[in-house]
Amino acid sequence: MRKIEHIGIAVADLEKSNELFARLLGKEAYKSERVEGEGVETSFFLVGETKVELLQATRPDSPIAKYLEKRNEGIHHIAFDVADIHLEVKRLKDAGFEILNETPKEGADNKLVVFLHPRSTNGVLVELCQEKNL
Ligand SMILES: CC[C@@H](C(=O)O)C(=O)SCCNC(=O)CCNC(=O)[C@H](O)C(C)(C)COP(=O)(O)OP(=O)(O)OC[C@H]1O[C@@H](n2cnc3c(N)ncnc32)[C@H](O)[C@@H]1OP(=O)(O)O
Ligand SMILES: [Co+2]
Repeated sequence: MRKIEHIGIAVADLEKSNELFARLLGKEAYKSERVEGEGVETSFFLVGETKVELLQATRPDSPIAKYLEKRNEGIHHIAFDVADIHLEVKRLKDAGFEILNETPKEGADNKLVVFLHPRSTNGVLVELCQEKNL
């Protein structure tokens, strides 16, 4: 794993949170993107080499809607940048981690993504990200 690619934060109202994080970070979000497969609307802020990803649910069965119901707003996942997502999935599977989707799926911001179940990672939902056009 090469660096923390982003920190995902579950929010109830993306517009309000965009304003809050713009005030907090002293800069505007550089993009917004809807990812239908995950049932989320996102926005991204760049902080050095790392991003903050705000996530609002777009439908009731979205993982973000379920998370907000159970835990309220807050840090939802940590995402690591990887060079070869297939190799990394194999390495982590062999090491005993629970992979939620072995076939990488479409993420936001031009990424392929894989998630690890939080019960195998000390209660932290982990996302692996690989740039799509490598
Ligand atoms: C924008 C696209 C992409 C990107 O490019 O960056 C994204 O970031 S998408 C982000 C949203 N998508 C996902 O989160 C996909 C992966 N998540 C899942 O598959 C599920 O959310 C889950 C982690 C498997 C949990 O689903 P489920 O088992 O249906 O939910 P429960 O509510 O029943 O929870 C079971 C258990 O797990 C705990 N939990 C749930 N979410 C988290 C979390 N984010 N971090 C830590 N723990 C989490 C939940 O509290 C339950 O625990 P117990 O109550 O102790 O059983
Ligand atoms: Co993410």
